[in-house]
Parts: sequence; C-alpha cells; structure tokens
Amino acid sequence: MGDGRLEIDRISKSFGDVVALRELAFDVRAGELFGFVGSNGAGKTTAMRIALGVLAADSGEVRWDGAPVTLETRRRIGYMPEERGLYPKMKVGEQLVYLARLHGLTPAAAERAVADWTERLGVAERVGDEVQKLSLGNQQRVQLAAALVHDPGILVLDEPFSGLDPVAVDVMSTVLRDKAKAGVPVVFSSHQLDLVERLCDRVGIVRSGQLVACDTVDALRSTGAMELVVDAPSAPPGWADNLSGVAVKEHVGSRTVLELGDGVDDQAVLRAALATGAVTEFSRRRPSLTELFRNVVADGVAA
Ligand SMILES: Nc1ncnc2c1ncn2[C@@H]1O[C@H](COP(=O)(O)OP(=O)(O)OP(=O)(O)O)[C@@H](O)[C@H]1O
Repeated sequence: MGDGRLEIDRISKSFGDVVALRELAFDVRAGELFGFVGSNGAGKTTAMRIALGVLAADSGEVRWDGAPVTLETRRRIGYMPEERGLYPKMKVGEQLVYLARLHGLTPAAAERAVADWTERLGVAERVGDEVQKLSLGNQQRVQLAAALVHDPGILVLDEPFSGLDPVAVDVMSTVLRDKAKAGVPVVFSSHQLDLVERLCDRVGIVRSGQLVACDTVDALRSTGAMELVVDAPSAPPGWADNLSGVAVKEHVGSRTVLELGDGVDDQAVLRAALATGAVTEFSRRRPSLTELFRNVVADGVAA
C-alpha cells in the first residue's frame, strides 16, 4: 500500500505533430486540494483524461496509492469532464442512480447517495426533470453529483467552476474542501485564479505541456517581488518615479502600486509619500496568483 497519493509521473502525449504533454509530472496528496492551471491549450484536459485512463499516454505512468491506475482503480475516480457527459433527455435522478449503479452501488445505496448529493448540491427538486430542462449551472451541479455519488477515492474535475453563480461556487468549494478533508486527493483545473488562490493547498502551473511551477500559493507568491500599495491623495503625478530601487507598476486615482527591488527600504518610500501630504494607505503585499501566472505565461511567450 502507498500513501493515497495520485502521482502523474512524467507523462507525454502527442496528437500527430501537436505535442500536448512533455514529461508532465506532479502529485496530489491524500487530503489535498490541488489547483491545475494553465492557458488555453496548455494540456490540462489531456492530463486529466490520462489520469482517468480514458486516454493513453505515449510514455509515463499514473499511479494511485503507489500502484498504476487500472480499470479497477478507475472506478474509484470521480471525474467531471470538461465537455460534461450527461444524457440530456434522461431524468436527473434516474441518470444519477444509473451512474452510481455502474460504479457498483446496490440499488438502495445508489438511491440514498443520489438523494443525499442532490440535496446537498441544491438540485433535489429537479430529480424528476430531464437534464436538458435545467439551467447550465444546475446541470453542472448534477454533473458534480455524478462525480460524487459513488463515493470516489480520488476526484479529478475539469473546470468545475466555470459558469457557476457565486452561491454555486460556494457550494462547490465547500464540497471539494470537505472531500479533501476526508482524505481524498482532489485535483481541479480552473481559469478562475482568485478562486484557486483562495481554495487550494497547492497549485501547479502548466505551460505548453510542462509543469513550470508547483507549490503552495504562499510559496509561489513569495517568489514574486514585494509590492507596496500607497494611497497619497495629495501626491502629484509621478511622485514615485525617481525613487531608487522602486518601479511604479500601477497608478489608479491617488493609489499607486510600487514594486520594490531587493533591500529597498520601504520607510524611505513612506517618507517620500508623506512629503506630499497625508498618506491614507500604506501596505506591503506579494503579487497575486493571477499576476504570477501572467509572468509565467509571458516568460513562455518570450522564450
Ligand atoms: N483529440 C485531440 N486531437 C488533436 N489535438 C488535441 C486533441 N486533444 C487535445 N489536443 C491538443 O492538445 C493541446 C492541449 O489541449 P488540452 O485540451 O489538453 O488543453 P487545456 O489546457 O485543457 O486547454 P483549455 O484551457 O482551453 O481547456 C492543444 O494544442 C490541443 O489542440
């Protein structure tokens, strides 16, 4: 037995001339919520399909709990495909029971699981409706229920948050957090980086089929330059332009965001700001995940 980790071990995949993945490697630990981010076409869906076993890698291996993923272990994966996979004309409840039964649940256990999850995800009143009659957001909740009804040991979700309203985002976030807390490795892809930043224990950034950064959000942010946010309402435009070791990143209204070079004394910046009049905000911060992501992706474009 292993340690419950999902390991993506140097998987490569090409479609004809298109190299989708190049020795992509990362792991998702048991009990961890892992955010998988990258530009359009970076290789996220391909990697997730390979993790699930619906697509074969050209090389490399996917392991769970120390052993290669087999047909048997595949049944323990809860998967939410990007293209969604529900039958539009089938009723929500029937469909979920059917999927749970496919994963080996008894009829009674399947009914129970469907009742629980539809209740929890706020679609219990829709179980008698055809999937196609639901709004897209509610279809997505049903799709999540489909990934969960068989009590999976791993969760792999391709853009589960796209198109959800804020309440549904909260519901989805809570469910994923709870699953991770229960010891399940949970990996999901998303372009909503503020959400990823808030929710995930670790984040992997993929670019052109390779993992270019992988760590906790705090660790990733700490690699970025320190920033200062200064609100000095009486300061004239360009007040910070000639401060040594300081670059002006953004200036909106009376608020200026400065990037500090290594070893630059922020108190010197504060004195310069105070010399212009009152300072109503002065705070240090690290760049957000979105900014880091832009830098990483821009590096790739420049390379
Ligand atoms: N079945 C396929 N046949 C040919 N090329 C494919 C196929 N599936 C994916 N690709 C290519 O592989 C690359 C990676 O695609 P993939 O869908 O994995 O990216 P992604 O990161 O999920 O993108 P997005 O954020 O847009 O969903 C792209 O260049 C894509 O065009």
